[in-house]
Amino acid sequence: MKSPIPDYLAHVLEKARPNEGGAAADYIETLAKADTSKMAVALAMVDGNFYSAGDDNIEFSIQSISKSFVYAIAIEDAGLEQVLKKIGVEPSGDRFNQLSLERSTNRPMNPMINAGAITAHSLVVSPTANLQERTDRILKVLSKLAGRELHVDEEVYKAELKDADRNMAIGYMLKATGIITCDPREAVKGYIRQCAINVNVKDLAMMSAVLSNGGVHPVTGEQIIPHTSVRQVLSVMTTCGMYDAAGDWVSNVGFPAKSGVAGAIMGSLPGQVGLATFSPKIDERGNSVRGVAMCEQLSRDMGLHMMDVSHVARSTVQTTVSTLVASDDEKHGLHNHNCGRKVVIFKLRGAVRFPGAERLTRALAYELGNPDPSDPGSGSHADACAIVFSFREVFSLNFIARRLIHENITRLLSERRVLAIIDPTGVLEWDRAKAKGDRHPKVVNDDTEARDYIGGTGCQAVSEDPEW
Ligand SMILES: NC(=O)CC[C@H](N)C(=O)O
Repeated sequence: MKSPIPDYLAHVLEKARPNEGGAAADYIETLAKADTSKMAVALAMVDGNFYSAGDDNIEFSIQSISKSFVYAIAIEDAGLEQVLKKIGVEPSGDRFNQLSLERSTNRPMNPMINAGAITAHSLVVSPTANLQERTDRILKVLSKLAGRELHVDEEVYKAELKDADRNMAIGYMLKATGIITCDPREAVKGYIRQCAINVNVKDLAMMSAVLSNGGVHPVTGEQIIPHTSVRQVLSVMTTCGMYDAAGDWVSNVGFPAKSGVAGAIMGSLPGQVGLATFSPKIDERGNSVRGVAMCEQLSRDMGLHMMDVSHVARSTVQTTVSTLVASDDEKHGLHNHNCGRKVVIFKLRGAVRFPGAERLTRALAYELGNPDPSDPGSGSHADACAIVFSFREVFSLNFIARRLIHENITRLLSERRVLAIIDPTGVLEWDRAKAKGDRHPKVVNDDTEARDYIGGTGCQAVSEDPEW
């Protein structure tokens, strides 16, 4: 079976594509020349599994999205207390490049606008470090987060430096008020270099998944950002990450996010997923027009709004797969479902949301899909005669989990497989009248009924395992 998730992401892209609003950032020459037809979206689960669609290998400069990570590095290098003395955490309601400081303290309002980001940059390594040392440190951390070596795009760097008057003005303002103590030109140059680091949507989704995963890299298992810094960064992204659109963003989309003027948006839902979108045309606030549309859609469809408390998780989700060999299939005469001799059982447990349903989907696609020659474990049950889903220990399914599982069921049935679902409390809500197509699974109350059903189809299962 092929996972429906990439198809869904491709659908999200196509839905946003007709939106021709906005324009590529024009104050940085290289960005003004961007191919505005390019679009991509990527999703990284907190266990490192990945999905993407569109131009997912196209590289672009990270721009302001770097601010989230450099803030985390500044906290690590200077300590949170020192960072809070220099940079506030209040949404400014101003444009990202506003020359503004908090009245009472002279601090930049937050680390997501340029004034705060230049200050955060100046705290990386130490206030006396030079540009090279800070850039190396930032590149090293960002590369670790992305899981590959990242580089500065020198063309973007030079183009932005050529017209950096506004950022230079911000640098001098910070120096004059004593917020930064180093040479303001160095701080601004370093900040512009950090913004010119190239990434693609897959990098950003993975970097964001590290935040979603409490600072631990989903693939390497390394704690790259301390847990407490992650909370700080995600909080500030929530209130300030989309600049003067922050309020709209939180109410419509509802997950911490950061945008950049090259057209990317990175979003991070704590404990669940990291995601990224790319489309170069931005609105007057500096946020990608199609990116905002895609994030709104993803949030709605996948139930990603963090303030949505309709489902409270009671326990974790586990998927287990066991294989049974059907008995005596000759005697029972297997018929017409392309049957091999196997019955494969997938169990779910707990309050299942998108990540739980995704795990099931992944296991189905992996176990029952076509074998991939480079991965000997894949497709090992592609010849399964019958499938059992056991939801006996499922407390609840949220709407996206249910929808994804329904889609999996439809796909399995279209492959002419026999499907029994043990669902004594009815969490699946399979409605024959509303289901796509005319094939249906057999929904049963316990494993005896499931065995009887499967046996009746000629694909008899015998199991030593008392519990399905
Ligand atoms: N919003 C952004 O991405 C701005 C970053 C850009 N380098 C600037 O300082 O203007």
